[in-house]
Amino acid sequence: MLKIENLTKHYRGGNCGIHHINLEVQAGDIYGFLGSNGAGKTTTIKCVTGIHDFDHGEITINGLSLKRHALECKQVMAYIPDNPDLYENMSGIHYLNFIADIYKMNQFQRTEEIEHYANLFNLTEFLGNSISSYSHGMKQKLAIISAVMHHPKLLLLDEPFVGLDPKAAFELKKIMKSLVEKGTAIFISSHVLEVVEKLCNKIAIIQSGSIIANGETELVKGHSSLEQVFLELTRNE
Ligand SMILES: Nc1ncnc2c1ncn2[C@@H]1O[C@H](COP(=O)(O)OP(=O)(O)OP(=O)(O)O)[C@@H](O)[C@H]1O
Repeated sequence: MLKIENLTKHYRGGNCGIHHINLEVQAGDIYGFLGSNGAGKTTTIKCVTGIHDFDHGEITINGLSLKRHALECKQVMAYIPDNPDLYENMSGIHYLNFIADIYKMNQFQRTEEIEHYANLFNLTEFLGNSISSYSHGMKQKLAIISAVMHHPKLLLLDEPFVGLDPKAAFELKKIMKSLVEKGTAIFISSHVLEVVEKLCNKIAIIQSGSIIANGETELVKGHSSLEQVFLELTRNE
């Protein structure tokens, strides 16, 4: 579903964000993306969303090149950024309908999905309020609903658990498991190693812009905990 080949992006000023990244996320995968602060996780994810241009390499989504078929690629993906920058002047429900329009969801579908997820995240009574009045966690919940309600084939999540209360974090993990059962491919960056270890069937670890470990979670961590393996691999930072 997502193939990243030889992806390289330099920021202006010579800062090499990421170099020669190779990854493949298949339908049914929850693929964890780990790395210390500044390692290159957000840069990689932003290249996949099309937010960042890149210098070399190829990104293919659902068999189509992101560079040549940007619109078709964006139609099948959803992205939850590390900081939910939403349209503050809209109400929650206005925002969700706006996203539902973009993804061409019919009235029945959107009503059902919004009702379901808003109840799950205890957001129903606040949907009529302006987003500017929401807490960080409420904005994060709204961003999650907007990303999952149209059942994307590829879901990209950048640090999605930050700011979520325990129930919302639990519900998000359930949603991810349910989406992959229906064939979605999930690529998720997180610093919460205990969650990644339990949730992700595959992981990649990035250090200073390069992948240093990659594959099935069980194989990457062997008999150790993911925390031990991560600390060992990144000890010379
Ligand atoms: N807009 C930018 N301009 C210049 N350099 C940038 C920019 N964004 C990121 N970088 C640099 O690229 C490198 C990778 O940053 P990135 O944000 O991808 O890391 P990250 O792994 O997501 O980190 P964190 O865990 O702290 O979110 C860092 O050296 C960072 O300083």
